Amino acid sequence: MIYIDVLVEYDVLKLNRPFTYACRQPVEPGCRVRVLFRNREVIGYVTAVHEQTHLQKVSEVLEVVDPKPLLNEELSELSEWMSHTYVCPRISCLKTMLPPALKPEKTHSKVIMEDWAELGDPVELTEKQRAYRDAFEYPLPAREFRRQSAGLARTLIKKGAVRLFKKEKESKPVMPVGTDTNFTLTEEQKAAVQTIAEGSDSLYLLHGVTGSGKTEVFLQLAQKTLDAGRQVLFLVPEIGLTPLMIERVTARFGANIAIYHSRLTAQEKYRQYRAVQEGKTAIVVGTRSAVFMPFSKLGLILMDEEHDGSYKQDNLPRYQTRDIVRWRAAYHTCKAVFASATPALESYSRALNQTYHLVELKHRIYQNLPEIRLLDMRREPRQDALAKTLIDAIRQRLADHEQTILLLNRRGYLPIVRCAECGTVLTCPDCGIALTYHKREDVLKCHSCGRIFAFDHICPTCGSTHFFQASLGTEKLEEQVRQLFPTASILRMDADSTRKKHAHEKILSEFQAHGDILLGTQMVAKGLDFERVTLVGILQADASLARMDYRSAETAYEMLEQAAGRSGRGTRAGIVMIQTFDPDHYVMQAVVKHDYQQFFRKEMKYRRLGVYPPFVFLCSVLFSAGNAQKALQAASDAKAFCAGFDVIGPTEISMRQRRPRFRIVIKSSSKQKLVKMVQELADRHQRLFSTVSISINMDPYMLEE
Ligand SMILES: Nc1ncnc2c1ncn2[C@@H]1O[C@H](COP(=O)(O)OP(=O)(O)OP(=O)(O)O)[C@@H](O)[C@H]1O
Ligand SMILES: [Zn+2]
Repeated sequence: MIYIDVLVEYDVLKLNRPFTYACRQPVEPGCRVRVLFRNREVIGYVTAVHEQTHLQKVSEVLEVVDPKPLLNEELSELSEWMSHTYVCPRISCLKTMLPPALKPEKTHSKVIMEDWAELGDPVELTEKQRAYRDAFEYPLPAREFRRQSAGLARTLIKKGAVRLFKKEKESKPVMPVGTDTNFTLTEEQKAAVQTIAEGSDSLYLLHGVTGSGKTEVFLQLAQKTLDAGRQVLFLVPEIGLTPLMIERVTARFGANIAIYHSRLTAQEKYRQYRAVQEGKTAIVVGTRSAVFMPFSKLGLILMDEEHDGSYKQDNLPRYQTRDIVRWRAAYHTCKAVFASATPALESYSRALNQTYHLVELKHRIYQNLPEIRLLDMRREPRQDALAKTLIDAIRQRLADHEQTILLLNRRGYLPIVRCAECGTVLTCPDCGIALTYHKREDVLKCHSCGRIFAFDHICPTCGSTHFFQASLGTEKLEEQVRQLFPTASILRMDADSTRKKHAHEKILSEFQAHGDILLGTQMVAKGLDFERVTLVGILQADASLARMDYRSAETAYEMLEQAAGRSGRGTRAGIVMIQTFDPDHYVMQAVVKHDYQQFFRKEMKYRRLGVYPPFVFLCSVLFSAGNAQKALQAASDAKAFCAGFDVIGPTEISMRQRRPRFRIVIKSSSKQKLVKMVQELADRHQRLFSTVSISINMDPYMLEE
């Protein structure tokens, strides 16, 4: 009998305390076991094995799930580091790191197995049987072996001439393959490749304006790494960018790459994971979670659009992919390249203080950066949501067979449903925030919790049937644009139109083939590279500035500059029109000149004044309970406990599932001190306020509202 320490997930708060179980079978740390915990069957993760225990009563493991440890030493260490740095349970890190079929949880999806047939013993057979046996090449899926004659197949198996065995079902995601482009690198690109490939530094920030050919720099660096016999990890932001990037990478390196993103099925993810583990793939293209792939000879990490918000996971463990990249690059002593036209302020500061080696691409490949026109909506004549100037420009594009992209960063039809008689705004009873009307489905949706409500078009307060029609989402914009340009081919891309599996690819390839206008949320601002797009129109450009968050100006600048970057990427010059009510705002003024540095300097002044990152580190801590008083008390206690730290709040924010929430934000110029403080805080909270839930967000991307 051996004794094992097992981590189980049962309460986010009880950080990392393993429980002891007895086990009759040999088992190694890193394997999953099925155990009874408080009378419930759960899947746990073995952290240590002992010969003895001083405990009186230990229960026995029900089943050892894995014959071999799931994670290698590196990833196991990484999970400990994450648990420490993000102040979260190690089991939540393990769950995030592993593909669904290997997650240590009760409801994990199972690896799908299938029957295969192989040659068995030389036994006596009739001529017919022999002929059937010899008609195949073994091994093969049993399904195919049986196809011709189920009867003969059965007999052969029964006689032992052919044997069945179980094999993991293959499941390969569809890989879009593009055509390869073999460019001669521009001088700038050449210099960038050389600096990075030959430099002695390990971390690089590639700051290249939109359309400067960063992808080609990536591909050349990847090639050098593959030639040296090492593996490449190529990270891209969530979903929107993946198909295009995968096309370019497969075009260059063939199908021998693994892809990994949230839209794969569990079995596909599992097979891709295994392929990397078994050393069968040298290059992985994937979104955030691909950063945990089990590489053994990692030689290069490329992180495209490093500023993107999707690199921060917003549920447990709330990690920032950039941190994991740095950790793994150090572990493998390999290089990492963070790339963007609009680097995160944190990253650009790191480049200025030489933590990252700054490499710049200042010119576009073909044209200059597009001209930007600010349309002052206080004066511009308009028709519906569009300025006349923009409408004329679209009309011109239609005549010239050029394409237009329109960005409006709100989905749905009416983002706010307000009664025209009494002013009531329809809100989500669980979250307290405004509901969005979706016309096609004729329902109200909460964009925070996802709940859907039937809508009878009657105000619940006064019974009126009149609602203000002034607010605007992409669904309504599409309707207006169709009315304005009835013969144009119009496509919409937002979270609603891309829910189905290959919807993204479909919309983008239709736009490529015959589209005139592509409209959508920030999805259309990212990574798209269509050479016939010569006009980008941005509606409600000020909306994101209105948010009361320390990062709103940064995200607004990013979105505008990235969206602008879609125009004029080919040989035809492009133009960008931004509809704004605040053309003098420093974000608008920097965007007009495509001047990242100007924006950076201005914004850093505000950050310094307000004491915000990158000058300090933040940790946001939320307290929620059925009763507001209790949550507030826990939050106030936490604030008092953080003596010596600058703490903002408690601030009441929107509810979740009808539970009031209070937020405090702790600041410190030392990450180490901050982590230690938050760990102590979490311990104390657990002892004193066990009925109040706590949620810790280290380095929040945006402050929860
Ligand atoms: N050396 C080159 N010669 C000719 N064309 C090139 C060269 N390098 C890249 N291109 C083309 O230029 C276009 C822009 O390149 P790419 O998409 O890599 O830009 P990017 O820097 O990633 O831009 P963004 O940040 O906007 O995504 C692409 O269509 C690419 O095929
Ligand atoms: Zn809600």
